[in-house]
Amino acid sequence: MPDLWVCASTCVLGALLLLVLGRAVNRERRTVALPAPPGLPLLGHSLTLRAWAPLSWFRSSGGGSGDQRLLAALLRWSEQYDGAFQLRTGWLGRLLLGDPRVVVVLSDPPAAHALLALGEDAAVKPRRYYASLDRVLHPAAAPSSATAGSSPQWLLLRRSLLHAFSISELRQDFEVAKVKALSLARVITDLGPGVVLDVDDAALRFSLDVMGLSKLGYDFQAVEAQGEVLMLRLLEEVSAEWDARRRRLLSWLAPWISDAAAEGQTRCRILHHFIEKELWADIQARGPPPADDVTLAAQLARLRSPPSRGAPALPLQRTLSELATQLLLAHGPTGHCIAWALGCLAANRAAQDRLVAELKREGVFDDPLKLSYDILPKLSYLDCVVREALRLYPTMPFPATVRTLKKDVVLGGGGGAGGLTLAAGSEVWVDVFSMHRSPRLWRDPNRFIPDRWMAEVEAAAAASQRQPQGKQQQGSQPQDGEPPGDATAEATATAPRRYDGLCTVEPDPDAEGGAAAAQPPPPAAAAAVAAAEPPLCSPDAFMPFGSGPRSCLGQRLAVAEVKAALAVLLSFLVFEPSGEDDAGAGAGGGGEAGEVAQMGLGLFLRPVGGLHLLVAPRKRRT
Ligand code: HEM
Repeated sequence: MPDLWVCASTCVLGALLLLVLGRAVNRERRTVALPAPPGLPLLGHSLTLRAWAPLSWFRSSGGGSGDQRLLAALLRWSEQYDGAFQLRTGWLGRLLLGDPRVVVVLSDPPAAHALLALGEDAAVKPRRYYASLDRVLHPAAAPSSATAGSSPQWLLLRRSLLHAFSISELRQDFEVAKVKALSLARVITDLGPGVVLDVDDAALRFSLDVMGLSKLGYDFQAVEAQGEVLMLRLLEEVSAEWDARRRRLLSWLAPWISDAAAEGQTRCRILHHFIEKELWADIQARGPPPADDVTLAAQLARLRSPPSRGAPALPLQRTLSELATQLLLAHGPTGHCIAWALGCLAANRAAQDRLVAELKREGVFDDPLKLSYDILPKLSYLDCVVREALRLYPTMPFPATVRTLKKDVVLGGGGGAGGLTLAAGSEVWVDVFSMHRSPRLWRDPNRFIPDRWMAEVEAAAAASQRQPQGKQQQGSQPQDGEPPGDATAEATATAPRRYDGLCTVEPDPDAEGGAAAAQPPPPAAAAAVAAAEPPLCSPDAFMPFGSGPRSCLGQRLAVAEVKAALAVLLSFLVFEPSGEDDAGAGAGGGGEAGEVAQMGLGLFLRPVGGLHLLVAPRKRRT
């Protein structure tokens, strides 16, 4: 009898084991359809993903050549595997680093658009990146509108904040940016003729001030400050800390045994203190905001103390987390973008001269005060320059556009005619950098050629001219006159689906949040791949601000800021390479292997050690 029991239980256990193994193999099969480059036996690609120098286990080894090698490897594999492949992490990598089993890397434009268009029921921002961002930005790791999953509270917050980006707000913000840029130009001119300047530092000061003044009503005076700016330093250190934690082996253990990690925690605490006791205290001291004030500060104050009795107030910790996140996400990528653009223009003197000629033609050079938000559509070469700089150096490539799949999905485009089948649980990266540099999608992808955008820019300008007055931008942003904090249609909680650099093109209203949003754009880029020579420009393969319902909230402000900074600075100053940051032959975006500076990959794509240019006052009268 006991033998029978042993036999029966062995059979049951065996069957269970087979079931579990079968499911695992089945799941594996479904993802194995994607090719994978060779990796290490137990670690898979875990080290590659972190651009790691393996010996520095408890410290950040990030930045510089490791990151540049990672970007180069991803680009090489993207080309080899036609824009869709998988990286495996190995069980040791999963155990020590908490990596998911499979990471899928997409740079195929239709598949990437389709992924980012998926709703939260199918694809979410992975908590392992975003919770760690919350942790460095808030003591209780409270989520913000950028890091939380979609929920009624998220929707309320996002809708409310969108009012801060309406057209009339952007017009005012542009004026703030112009005045700050004039101030920056004066500060640089006062340094004397022919100085070597870290334009990355200067641009970060500018973008922090613009964000502070325009959206929070707080002047950090970073542009005018002689020495170090506390807030700027804290934000930099905190994003470095986030990056270090991402790379640290056994990161949960590190704070107890590593000085660097303990230091990082202290820096985070100083930032939390500053946000609560200085910034939020200042906003509160202003009292209830006037009805026509829809800045981020005013909207947060309203959400915190809603006027209608019974409406739930935004918890203090979410308010503080929101403030810190908005500051970080707004100033970092925008500042670095201005720096990369100046680097490209310095290395391409003909492009710089042509931009100055355009500013002269439109009267901006002689009278920079003439520069306004409404004159931007006439500055088409400026638009081309900004797009081209964002193409070569998309300042938020990882992990901004990463999603974890909640269910199996089929994405059109990638993986051949049948589309790409991806299994639930996969982490999917949209590799914007490889997409922007793919020789299959762009002719001369590593060269700075603003003119490649001219046809697209002119078509966008013509489309905006055709719009009846007052109808521009409907569907994506709240219109002027809408009451602050009002519950607008759900569709307004989504940002524009695709980049519209002139800030004046109306997105297709049907595409916003509706069924059409789930469709990938016309596969123009895919068709071009089939052609013998890649096109000079592939607009569908351009997504510096992401795509879909979680695309960048501040993209129009960012573009407006970059344009204001470039137009004003170039009216007063000449930029030339200093030779200090050359990262390869032909540096300056002009040569095949050339970059204007070494790229570092943390939260943002930044020039490692800054971007040093030779700056001289421009001759303004002949
Ligand atoms: C050149 C400058 C900028 C670049 C390249 C950039 C890029 C991005 C990218 C790639 C994303 C992720 C999109 C996705 O997940 O699909 C993002 C999200 C976001 N950005 Fe930006 N950004 C810039 C400037 C700004 C500015 C100025 C602000 C605010 C004032 C801002 C606020 C946000 C927010 C709140 C999100 C989260 C959106 C969400 O998850 O719903 N960004 N940005």
